Amino acid sequence: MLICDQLTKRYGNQQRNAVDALTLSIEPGQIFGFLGPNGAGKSTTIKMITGLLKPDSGSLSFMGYSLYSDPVSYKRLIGYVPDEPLFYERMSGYEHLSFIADLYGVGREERKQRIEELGERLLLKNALKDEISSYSHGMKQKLSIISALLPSPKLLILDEPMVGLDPKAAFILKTLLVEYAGSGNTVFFSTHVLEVAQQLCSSLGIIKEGTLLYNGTLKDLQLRKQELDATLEALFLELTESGE
Ligand SMILES: Nc1ncnc2c1ncn2[C@@H]1O[C@H](COP(=O)(O)OP(=O)(O)OP(=O)(O)O)[C@@H](O)[C@H]1O
Repeated sequence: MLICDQLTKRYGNQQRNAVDALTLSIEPGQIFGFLGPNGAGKSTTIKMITGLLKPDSGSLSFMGYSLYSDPVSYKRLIGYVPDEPLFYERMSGYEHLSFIADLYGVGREERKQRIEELGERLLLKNALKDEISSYSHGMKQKLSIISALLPSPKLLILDEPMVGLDPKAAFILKTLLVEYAGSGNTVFFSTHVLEVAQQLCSSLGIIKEGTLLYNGTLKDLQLRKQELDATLEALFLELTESGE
């Protein structure tokens, strides 16, 4: 289980906390959708969960490993697709993936098999021999997704993963995420595409101005608002505009 306890972060030049006492727990097998308006604190939260940004206070653990007392064991279990992936552009896609496999200690045979399987699945296999500098935005996004999945992480975190993907690739990614969670792993992703969140997520977190406004299922949100047929889009707008 992923446990975020009272996570708080304020950037030096800001008047308020970017993330304020955020507490969440996410069970294995869940697809958790993290939603919120621009500037709500989604990327800041994700960067804290991945260990890229240190919270001012609060704690984080995954499968019993604390990010602070056992960071390597914690990070080994996590795959991350950032909102803006960065690569050594002069490497080929295959060289980049081998580099990631080395970092995570994925053996020769397993990496070959995983790279082939994921490359084929995300329709990038033929381009893996090419330099990353020749890739389109969508191809880089696919490479970032393959990199995150390559070590078979128990927790997959994706920041706006649909951006830049064509409809077919977006469909493939959605199918992959459902399969991945179906095998007992945890998926945590942020998105502004509420139809995708409604379709995929077994639980939701809605954040505004650093504060978690809602955490639970769509069904419970519909019940709470007494609007059983309401779309996630309608409920999201109601919740984030009224702020209750
Ligand atoms: N490096 C930074 N320095 C200063 N302030 C920052 C920095 N990064 C984010 N912020 C501020 O923190 C708050 C939360 O930003 P964050 O990027 O986490 O939001 P977000 O929900 O991911 O937004 P979006 O949907 O627009 O990507 C905003 O007020 C933003 O201005």
